[in-house]
Amino acid sequence: MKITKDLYQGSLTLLTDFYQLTMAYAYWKSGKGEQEAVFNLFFRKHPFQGGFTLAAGLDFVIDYLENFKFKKEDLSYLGKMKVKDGSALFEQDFLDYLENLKFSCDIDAIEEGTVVFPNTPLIRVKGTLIQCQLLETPLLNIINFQTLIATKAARVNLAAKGEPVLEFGLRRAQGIDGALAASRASYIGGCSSTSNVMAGKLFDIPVSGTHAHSWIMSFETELEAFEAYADAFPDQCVFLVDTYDTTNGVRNAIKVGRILREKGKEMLGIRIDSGDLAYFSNKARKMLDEAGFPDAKIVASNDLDEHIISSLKTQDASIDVWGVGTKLVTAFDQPALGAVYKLSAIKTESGDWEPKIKLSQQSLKINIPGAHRVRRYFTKGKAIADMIYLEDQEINERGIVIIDPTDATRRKRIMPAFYQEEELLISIFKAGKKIYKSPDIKQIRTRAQSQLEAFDPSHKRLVNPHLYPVGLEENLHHLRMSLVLKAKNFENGENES
Ligand SMILES: Nc1ncnc2c1ncn2[C@@H]1O[C@H](COP(=O)(O)OP(=O)(O)OP(=O)(O)O)[C@@H](O)[C@H]1O
Ligand SMILES: O=P(O)(O)OC[C@H]1O[C@H](OP(=O)(O)OP(=O)(O)O)[C@H](O)[C@@H]1O
Ligand SMILES: O=C(O)c1cccnc1
Ligand SMILES: [Mg+2]
Repeated sequence: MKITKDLYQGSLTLLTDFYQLTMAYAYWKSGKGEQEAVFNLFFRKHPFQGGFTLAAGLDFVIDYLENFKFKKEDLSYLGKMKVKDGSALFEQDFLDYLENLKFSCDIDAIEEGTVVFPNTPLIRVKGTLIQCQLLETPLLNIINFQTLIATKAARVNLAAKGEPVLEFGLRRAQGIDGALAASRASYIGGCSSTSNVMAGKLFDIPVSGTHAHSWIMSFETELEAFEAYADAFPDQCVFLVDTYDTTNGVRNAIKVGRILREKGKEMLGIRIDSGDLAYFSNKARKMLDEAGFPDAKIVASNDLDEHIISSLKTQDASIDVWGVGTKLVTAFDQPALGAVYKLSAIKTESGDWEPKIKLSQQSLKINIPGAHRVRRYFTKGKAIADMIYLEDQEINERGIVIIDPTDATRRKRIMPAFYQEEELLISIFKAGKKIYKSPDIKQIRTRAQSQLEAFDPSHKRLVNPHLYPVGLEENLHHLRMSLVLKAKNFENGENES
């Protein structure tokens, strides 16, 4: 992918919060800039009150990191920033340091199209404090949005039960970049195509579409409009039947379908974009079948989401293809995922890694210290639990206990010897060098589908899903508890625990 080069003039390095740059300067000034740290990117709660999340955006992150470089224009902009007394905010030596800064972190990440759960590091960054810090905002920006939309798309596609979902969101998406990223994430989440032609070109996504009411309205009659469309595209006719009167629209579609047949062509179907979609799709199905068009597909659109699709399914609507725009690409009912990026370990002067804890009144917000790996256990192809563990921890194959990070009373015993396992965090960059070969987008989409199949339907229910077990390996749990207690004593200046 070449998003950074093609769309953003080669560099997105200033696409960060100002405070990342002021901290970078202060780290540099205090001599801590080259100290190494580990940061984790993770979310705390599934979006849409769901029971799963689908990871997406890693390829954008890789593209961003491969182009990580402060350009001359970036530095000249920073060089002009002033403090109150009119002197430069950043010393020239620091700007020179930034000019020579080469991305050199280790990046481990969970691959796109993987089903993921709260508190699991989706991306782990190991590197100098300055570099780790500068990456916080862009990584969150990319992963939060694409993961959110891929998840929404997966929900919409689950509701459609394997029937094609066409993504129609461009006109309502959050700007240009939001639209492009949403089209990509929607495809990963299971959509069949996008209406966004640029997304098709940039990301190699199938492009498809029908026609608008304006096409029909530009002719004297609906019949003439259908005939003219059939002349232009005899092999791809999906007639929009609801401009004036849906029932009559279906009649006109059948008339033109017959004309096409005389020429050895077959209409593909009709689209209904308003009214009661259950009633009209059933009525249209009956008319099409009786007229000898049992293979003509019925496409439905109009503010659809996973809940309306589910409802239409329970009403036995005769809909074969779903066109979904606004509510998918804007993640209408939950506009942000809320993933965060937190420091979890730092290298001391003696060269040892020191795990770090941040306290919070909300136990949900206390981070998980250390550098981690994530392992998923399977039995007969079904995922049964995920374990987060310290990267240098030996796993006892005869039996382990994993402990819920938000409720230590929830525990699960696992006998690894009886299960298959998959290491989820994969090495992507080593010392700044990419060592991972990105799969193409079709492979990512296929991975998403097989990942979703590996989870019990109870975790994928749209409403009140069953909680999938994700736990800390015992030693990691104990490390976290001991650091919390230590930090609390230290803060209070006394020894109560
Ligand atoms: N049978 C149904 N069951 C549940 N929801 C439905 C059903 N039929 C349509 N809907 C949904 O109800 C909503 C209808 O919205 P609205 O009243 O704005 O549309 P409309 O008036 O039919 O169409 P438009 O305004 O585009 O002409 C849409 O979100 C649509 O997807
Ligand atoms: O409903 P969405 O999921 O966003 O899907 C895209 C919508 O965009 C088009 O019409 P548009 O909404 O522009 O006009 P309309 O409401 O008059 O049909 C299309 O007919 C769909 O209704
Ligand atoms: O091709 C379509 O039918 C389409 C495209 C964008 C928005 N609504 C519908
Ligand atoms: Mg509309």
